[in-house]
Amino acid sequence: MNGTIRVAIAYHSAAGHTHRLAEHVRDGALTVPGTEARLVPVETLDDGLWDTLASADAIIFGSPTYMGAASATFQAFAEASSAVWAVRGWQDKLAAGFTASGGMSGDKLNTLQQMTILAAQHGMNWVNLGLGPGWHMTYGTEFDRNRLGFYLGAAAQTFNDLPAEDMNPGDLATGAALGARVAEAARVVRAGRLELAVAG
Ligand SMILES: Cc1cc2nc3c(=O)[nH]c(=O)nc-3n(C[C@H](O)[C@H](O)[C@H](O)COP(=O)(O)O)c2cc1C
Repeated sequence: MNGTIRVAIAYHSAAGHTHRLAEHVRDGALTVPGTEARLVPVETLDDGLWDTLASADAIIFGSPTYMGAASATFQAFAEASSAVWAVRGWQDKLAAGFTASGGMSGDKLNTLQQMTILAAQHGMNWVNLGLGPGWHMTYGTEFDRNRLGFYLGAAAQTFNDLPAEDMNPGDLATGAALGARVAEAARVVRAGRLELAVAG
């Protein structure tokens, strides 16, 4: 492997559900050899956060869905990233996204779409979930990966009266699949760039 692949998971979570999903996204990324994956909570926008994201090959965005959109805390991070946008700091990095909310839909798609647009404004390359839909046949179950049938990113449904420990295992496995897919894509991009550099 030609150096460590760095995956940063930039996320907000208030009550812990999105945090637990983020942990599974990280653990999925770590299954890919040569990968370093770090959780980067976006509540505190300090130099350490921006430095970690600057050195990442891939940034995976995560937020709960609040009122049909990314949380205000995540959005504050997105707006603050305009300073990076101004210098094209995340140009050509990989990006992906995940969200959690109480409803099966809960308008989570809008949150993922917000994240794709954020990535596009930065000139990043979006990595989708890459899983077919789960729980869409009579023999499917509510514990299938991608049981909610999303394609843009990973989505989890969280009962508002249950703690993060009781999250659906299929949703957590979906997050892990996203992390692994992004790390693998970052590995391929790194190898391709090195190959092209050698080829001249
Ligand atoms: C202010 C607020 C707005 C919410 N809006 C939605 C929503 O639009 N759709 C939905 O399905 N759930 C909604 N919920 C439920 C949260 O998305 C859900 O509890 C989620 O798991 C919280 O994530 P967290 O534990 O990482 O903070 C909302 C919760 C709050 C507190």
